[in-house]
Amino acid sequence: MVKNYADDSLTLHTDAYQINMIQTYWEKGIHNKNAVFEVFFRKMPFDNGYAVFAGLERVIDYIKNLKFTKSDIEYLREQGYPDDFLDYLSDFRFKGTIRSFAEGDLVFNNEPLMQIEGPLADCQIVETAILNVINYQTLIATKAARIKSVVGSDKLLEFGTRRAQEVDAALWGTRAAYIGGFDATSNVRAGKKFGIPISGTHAHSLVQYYMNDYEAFKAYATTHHDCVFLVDTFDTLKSGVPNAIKVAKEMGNKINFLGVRIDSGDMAYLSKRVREQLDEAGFPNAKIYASNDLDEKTIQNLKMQGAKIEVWGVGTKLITAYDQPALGAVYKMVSIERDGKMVDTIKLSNNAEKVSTPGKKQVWRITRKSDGKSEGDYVALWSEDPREEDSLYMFHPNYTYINKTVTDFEARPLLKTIFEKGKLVYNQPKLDEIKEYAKNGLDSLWDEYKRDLNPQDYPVDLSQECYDHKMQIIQNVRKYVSELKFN
Ligand SMILES: Nc1ncnc2c1ncn2[C@@H]1O[C@H](COP(=O)(O)OP(=O)(O)OP(=O)(O)O)[C@@H](O)[C@H]1O
Ligand SMILES: O=P(O)(O)OC[C@H]1O[C@H](OP(=O)(O)OP(=O)(O)O)[C@H](O)[C@@H]1O
Ligand SMILES: O=C(O)c1cccnc1
Repeated sequence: MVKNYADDSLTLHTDAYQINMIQTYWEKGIHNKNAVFEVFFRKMPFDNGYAVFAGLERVIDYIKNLKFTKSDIEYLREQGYPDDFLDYLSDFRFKGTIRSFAEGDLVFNNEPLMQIEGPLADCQIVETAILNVINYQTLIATKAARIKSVVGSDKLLEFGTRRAQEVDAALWGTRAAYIGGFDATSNVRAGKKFGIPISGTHAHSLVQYYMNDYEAFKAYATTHHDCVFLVDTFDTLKSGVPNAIKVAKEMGNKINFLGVRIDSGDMAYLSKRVREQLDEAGFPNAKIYASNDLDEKTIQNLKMQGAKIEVWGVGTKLITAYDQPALGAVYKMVSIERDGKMVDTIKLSNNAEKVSTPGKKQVWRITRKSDGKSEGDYVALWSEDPREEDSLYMFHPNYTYINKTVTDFEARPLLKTIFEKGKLVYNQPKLDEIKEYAKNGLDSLWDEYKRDLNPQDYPVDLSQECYDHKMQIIQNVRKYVSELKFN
């Protein structure tokens, strides 16, 4: 049976190993050592050329409310954690600094999306929840943007709640989909909470109740002004559409006949015939809605076939990120205080792409002054400022022969301060502003990075200083390992 607590919180929404490590840090007296962690993902989701950052709103809310409640502490006591450690946790408040991309920003692999700096314990406790939120919401916003990229000016409705991985995913996934380019959602609670426009037609059950299209549509039309009739329950062309037309004609101005929805069958063929039927009946403005396991591939294909669909309802394949269920963002320590000084740290791997980049960094978006188009992202150590340079040498961090020198550029820092030593200092834009911001970001990205199949790799380059620093640390670690002796 589920236990409900009046003071339930997300603070224990973390992995047990975080609490265990914090206990170690606390008992060893190192929990307040200054640390820097960064969040990044290694591979572009859906092999897309860009990703759309989302999740910050929920992270802000989580951090603001981060404290161990009475029942959290009691639960941890039952698990055997010692009283003095629990006293420390009872007084815990997040005291760190968080820097992050803004929601709606385009983001790319191998660049820090968020940076968490502060007492080691504070940085550690938030890892799991931050990754949980950012991984999912960024994935869904990106999938939504991919779908948006193929529909042009058609409308996109989010229909995923019933198929989502549970309640929170449906709710926050809807918000992410809206940021990525969807126009409305069927989820009423998402409408209430976030102000996303809600939209809906009706289900087959309405028609099944009446056992005929005409009576069902008539019943709906006499109880609603805006009407979209679902026409495929029995026979789209022979019954659904003719009955929708009949009801629309009978009701005249009493209803706003928005269109009909097709949910099965060959949607290219059907939509063309349905369009003819609606036009011939004098309803050229009634739109054809379609749903049924749609995603960017089926939509693109249907458009290629000349389908006459103008409103697309997308559920399962969007909300579950069907073709790539995880973004894979990770949270790595890049710097730690030792003997009063910050020491940059690395995680090595035989796979070059898995080697982390040490040091606290800033991401700079480099654009051409002439037309505002992006040249790439430039990941530099915190102490550097490319705005002071006349030219920038940008090179691929693994294939250094891929390089260019950029002049007449603008450099915009992308990690903005959200929390400063525990205090919220960021004004989160409104959801519609975030959506618009994402759209503008995509408009200024080259088409080569936007195509949905085999896009060009967007350059995410390290500054020379950052690169040299990484190489030096790799050498230091290698030397340390080679000199180890066990007897
Ligand atoms: N003309 C088309 N070209 C490409 N894909 C299509 C076309 N028409 C429909 N689809 C897609 O094909 C998939 C399966 O359609 P299918 O006709 O098998 O299912 P269905 O019509 O729902 O079947 P059922 O009638 O049993 O419900 C769906 O994802 C649908 O979006
Ligand atoms: O296919 P998706 O992209 O996931 O979109 C959501 C689906 O949910 C509904 O079907 P469902 O069979 O659940 O209910 P219905 O009786 O209203 O058709 C709707 O008709 C869509 O087909
Ligand atoms: O409004 C609709 O047509 C709808 C809503 C949720 C799922 N499928 C369809």
